[in-house]
Amino acid sequence: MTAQVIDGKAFAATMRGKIASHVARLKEVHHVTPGLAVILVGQDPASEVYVRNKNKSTVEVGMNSYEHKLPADTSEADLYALIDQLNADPAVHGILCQFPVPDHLSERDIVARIDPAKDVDGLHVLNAGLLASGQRAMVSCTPLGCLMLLRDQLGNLSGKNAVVIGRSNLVGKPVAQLLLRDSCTVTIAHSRTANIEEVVRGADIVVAAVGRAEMVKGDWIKKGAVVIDVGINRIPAPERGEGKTRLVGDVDYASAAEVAGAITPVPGGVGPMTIACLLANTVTACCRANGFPEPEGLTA
Ligand SMILES: Nc1nc2c(c(=O)[nH]1)N[C@@H](CN(C=O)c1ccc(C(=O)N[C@@H](CCC(=O)O)C(=O)O)cc1)CN2
Repeated sequence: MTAQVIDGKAFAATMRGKIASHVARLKEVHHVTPGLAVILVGQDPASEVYVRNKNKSTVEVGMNSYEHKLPADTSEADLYALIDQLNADPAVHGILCQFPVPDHLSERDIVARIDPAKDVDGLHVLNAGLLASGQRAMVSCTPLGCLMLLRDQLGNLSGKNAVVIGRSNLVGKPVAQLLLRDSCTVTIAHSRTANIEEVVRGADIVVAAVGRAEMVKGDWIKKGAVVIDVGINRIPAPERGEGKTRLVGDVDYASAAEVAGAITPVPGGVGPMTIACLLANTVTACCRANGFPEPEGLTA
């Protein structure tokens, strides 16, 4: 079997088109433009690229983008003053601080400072708790992207055996909650899971979010399973020339694609969905803040 390749890049582009239509309607009917504020502390090169892409995509779908680039030695007090100002600004419907942040700052405390209604990363404990208790929440972007790709691939997820590899607050836990909400039977596997290969072999759906390059091998995968690879790992690629690197996921793509029914590539799978879902969450936050109906097809 050669797996169908799940094209996250194309799916994300279609989503951005729907978001742009929704934004145009909000402007025309309600004279409201959704606004997203992105904070970057320091000069991590990858983060600079992600923030640039977030800004560009936000503007392309017709929303307002507010970019705040702060020096690496920004104090906690100054960062919180900015967050407080954005929390109070009615033109800003979504706020996020790009991670990682410099060591003297705490990601957990930064997220806690953001108004949960504007927490378009879905990381605030209130949003995590709402999601876990099956209530309306802001849902983290990468998990939301995984869910959308799975629903598109399989339709109804009810009754499927899903194994999520990884237990991070950013991906593993919220993905598991979303799959549970869609009536999957969910197992969360992690570094201490005994016989992890056997556990994964029982899965109709595998979500790999463990942060270890090509850890999940083809012989771990059940024939016909849908494999969602969240990992983005840069590894040496001497075959491309001295000092060159390439991106791989947490799944050994070549061997898994021989067994799986469908699989996301890296790059071009889950990654592009993260930014599309961020835009979707900003529209959702804007609609909720103004008492407008929930945007169809953009929420979990
Ligand atoms: N506050 C947040 N910080 C971070 C998040 C997040 O969701 N919120 N996630 C990542 C970075 N990230 C978005 O912020 C992100 C990562 C990867 C991609 C993406 O499209 N990846 C491409 C490959 C890109 C490349 O060539 O390097 C792909 O997979 O196709 C988008 C967004 C950490 N920080």
